Amino acid sequence: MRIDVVSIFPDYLAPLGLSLPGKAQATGLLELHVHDLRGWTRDRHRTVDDTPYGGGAGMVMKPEPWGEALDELLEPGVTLVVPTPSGEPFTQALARELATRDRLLFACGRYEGIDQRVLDEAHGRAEVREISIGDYVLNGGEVAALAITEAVVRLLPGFMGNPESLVEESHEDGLLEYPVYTKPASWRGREVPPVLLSGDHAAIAAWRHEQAVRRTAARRPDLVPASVVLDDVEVRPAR
Ligand SMILES: Oc1ccccc1-c1ccno1
Repeated sequence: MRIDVVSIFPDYLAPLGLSLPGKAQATGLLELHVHDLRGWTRDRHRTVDDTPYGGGAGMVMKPEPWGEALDELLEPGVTLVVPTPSGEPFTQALARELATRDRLLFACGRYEGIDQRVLDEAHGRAEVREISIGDYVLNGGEVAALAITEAVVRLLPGFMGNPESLVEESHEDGLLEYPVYTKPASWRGREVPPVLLSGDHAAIAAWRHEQAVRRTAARRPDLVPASVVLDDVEVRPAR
């Protein structure tokens, strides 16, 4: 997979050279290119924003630099990913979908956003996914690009040392992950659940599933499949 990121703060993406993405680049699984949007400006002040038509606070990112950046980078077969608070929710399912793409191009907006005409034009020639990583407001798309990249890249075949570890993660089966324990068996008077020391793999699997369902019902009732009924778990109604 090749990932390109365009930002006015390219150094923000430096962590992508570390840990998992860094390893993937070293093994050739990932090709990463970070670009400074100002490289596509034409004026001496390298202007990327201006006041919004219709008035209002803040600044809007000008279409010209983005248009030229996408002319160069949004080649056939590239999926444009635009982090935005108004995007579709980023989920593990969406991460799996994006992991099937050959190339991703992240457009990291700042200020009040990117001139809509840039996105409208891009829709006409590429797959464009406007994505939100949560219901809160950031100062720009860079943090979202980091999060989406990590969630996607770790799903690439050959990426994780042990692909088995991907199977039982939170959200992989639609549920939150069960609680985990390691040595020592007793810590500050707290014991590891005995079933985990029993060696009874069927009982361990059953306990882990029930714990995952209970945790999901308590913390994310919106994720609990309708088929699951738990008598003694307080399920707070989805807000
Ligand atoms: O709040 C933002 C500002 C710019 C780009 C993206 C975001 C955002 C917020 C949540 N997900 O993405």
